[in-house]
Amino acid sequence: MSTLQVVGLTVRFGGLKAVDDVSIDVAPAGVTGLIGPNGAGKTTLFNAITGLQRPNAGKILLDGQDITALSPAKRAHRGLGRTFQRLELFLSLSVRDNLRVAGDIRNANRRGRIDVDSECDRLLELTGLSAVADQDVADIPTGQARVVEVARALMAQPRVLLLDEPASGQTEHETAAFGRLLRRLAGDGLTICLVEHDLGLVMDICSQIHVLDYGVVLASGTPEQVQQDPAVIAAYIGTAA
Ligand SMILES: Nc1ncnc2c1ncn2[C@@H]1O[C@H](COP(=O)(O)OP(=O)(O)OP(=O)(O)O)[C@@H](O)[C@H]1O
Repeated sequence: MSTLQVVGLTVRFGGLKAVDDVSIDVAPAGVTGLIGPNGAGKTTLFNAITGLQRPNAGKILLDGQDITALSPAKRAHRGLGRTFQRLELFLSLSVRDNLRVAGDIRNANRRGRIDVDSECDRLLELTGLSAVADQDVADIPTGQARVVEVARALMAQPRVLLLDEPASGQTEHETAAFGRLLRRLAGDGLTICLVEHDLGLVMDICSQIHVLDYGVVLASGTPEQVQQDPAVIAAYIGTAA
């Protein structure tokens, strides 16, 4: 069974259908890609999945249970985590303190406390951030700040993590390391849904990809399948033109 299922989801802004009858599945313990040209509806879909945007129609199932009516906080308690396209970090706090705040919030809101300090240490090590742990986020490069966002999201111990353009601002070297990190997290059982414009990264680490364009699903399949799909090729060439 898919960990996350979106069924017939529609989000309208006035006359615009930003998400138009979208149905997608996100398989457990792997990386599923969500790609498409600018304005295709990817962020709106993430917002609807996490509860920041109320859909006009359709439903969202987490482990088979309908979460469409739940608040963003309740969805988070059920294991749904996300990062944002525009970084949402505390710039004047250190990398470690950004993680610590997330751990404290998690402990305040959910049963079963975690040891915040040891979990910070574990995640800083896992994500390769130990060397910058005591620097303010404002003083580290954007590419590394993207990793801090992921580490901070992991402090809430999500089972499903939605990543919105996490590699933007990263160098090629940083993106390669980031790809390895996502593979490792998926290997450890995390379900990841990745919105990303770096198609090299997407094709490299995703087992399934859904392609959106003008709010509709153009294609779904393996990286090989979607790369050969004429509708996908046309949408991307249309974008580049
Ligand atoms: N709050 C809003 N009010 C009105 N229109 C919106 C709103 N949010 C998004 N849109 C429109 O909905 C469409 C989908 O936008 P969305 O940001 O979801 O696309 P996207 O695929 O994430 O794009 P990008 O890759 O550029 O981030 C766009 O036409 C956008 O202008």
